[in-house]
Amino acid sequence: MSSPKLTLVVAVALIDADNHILLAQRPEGKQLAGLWEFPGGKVEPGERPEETLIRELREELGITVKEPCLAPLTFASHAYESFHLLMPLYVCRRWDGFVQSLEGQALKWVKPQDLRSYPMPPADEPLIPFLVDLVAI
Ligand SMILES: Nc1nc2c([nH]c(=O)n2[C@H]2C[C@H](O)[C@@H](COP(=O)(O)OP(=O)(O)OP(=O)(O)O)O2)c(=O)[nH]1
Repeated sequence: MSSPKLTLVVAVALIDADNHILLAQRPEGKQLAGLWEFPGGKVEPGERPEETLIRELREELGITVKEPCLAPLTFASHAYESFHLLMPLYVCRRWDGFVQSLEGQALKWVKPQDLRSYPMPPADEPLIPFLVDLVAI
């Protein structure tokens, strides 16, 4: 039996001074369109996961993040039909620049306890309690 391809995606919960977390809406025409996700993307060959995140945050949101400001929180491991997603989730509270949507995605700053009101990819749902706990501490 062949197992589905393992895909490494990195994502980050950006947390602002009010403890709100940034969600981005997946664009129409893509897999999981319309769902709200954490910024990030696929780790390209030759990249370290942290490099991927720093690149994606610059491309998607126009912000500059330094590697020590990325703290690992937890990970998602989820079997989609055509691939298996392994997705480390980092937390970041410090960046340079202003968050803006450079790739046309809708963005929302959301209180952790409100995350469940935003439909997310199935891989993301188990991550929510980690963020609620983190911000409650
Ligand atoms: N960035 C991000 N991706 C997520 C999350 N949850 C989740 O299941 N994914 C999935 C959706 C995609 O299949 C994959 C992310 O890769 P991507 O952002 O490069 O995906 P894409 O569909 O836009 O890319 P592409 O294949 O068109 O290049 O991981 C999440 O919270 N953030």
